Amino acid sequence: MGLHVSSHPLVLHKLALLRRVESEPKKFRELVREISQFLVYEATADMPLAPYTIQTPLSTMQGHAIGARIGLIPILRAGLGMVEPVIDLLPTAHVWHLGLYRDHNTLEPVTYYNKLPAQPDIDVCLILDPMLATGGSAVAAVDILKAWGAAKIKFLGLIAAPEGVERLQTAHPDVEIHLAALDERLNEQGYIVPGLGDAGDRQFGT
Ligand SMILES: O=P(O)(O)OC[C@H]1O[C@H](OP(=O)(O)OP(=O)(O)O)[C@H](O)[C@@H]1O
Ligand SMILES: O=c1cc[nH]c(=O)[nH]1
Ligand SMILES: [Mg+2]
Repeated sequence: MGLHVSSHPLVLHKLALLRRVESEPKKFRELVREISQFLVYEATADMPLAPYTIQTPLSTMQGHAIGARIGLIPILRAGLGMVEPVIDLLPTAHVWHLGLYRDHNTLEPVTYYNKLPAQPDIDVCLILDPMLATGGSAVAAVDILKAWGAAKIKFLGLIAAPEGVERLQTAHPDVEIHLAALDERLNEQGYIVPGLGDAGDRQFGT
């Protein structure tokens, strides 16, 4: 429960291109953009609506606006590539960056950037991070957001390992997880297999 893995043909088509070792950073970033838009479309299907009156060229009618204040929480670095495509669709969203990296030896997350304001000023937090591997980074991000006072949190990722999904669901069963794919496993170095390699390196050419 609370786990949504997209089965949309466009997502599967683009995900295959994203994974391919031949996809260079420019192509990779473009595919991250496209898949992120499909994911946020699916992840916002239950957003509350606020009705209001609009005028068409012919008459007045009741229109609808998204009725929730949405916060985007990209996890640096790799989550950066998901911000622009998502905020293009949700232009009033606030963006609060969190800097986390995985220690290469312990695979545990290290927080290096957090400038959340004193009080949460949003109703729904969408965490943006392409990879959910051991789940350490996602759990740390949700811990930070809950300590801040965030009420509703969703995680949007491109690819996850079963180990990461289980860790996040065990620690935070209330957090919905939206993915483009759930892969087979983690390898000994904590990389998702078959995965796509290092999502930060592939976006930024490092
Ligand atoms: O589920 P976990 O085992 O915590 O791994 C997932 C994390 O690893 C990657 O970040 P990374 O540490 O490579 O940092 P980067 O984005 O700066 O490259 C990824 O973007 C996640 O944040
Ligand atoms: O496979 C993985 C695991 C963690 N982070 C990545 O970028 N890729
Ligand atoms: Mg990385």
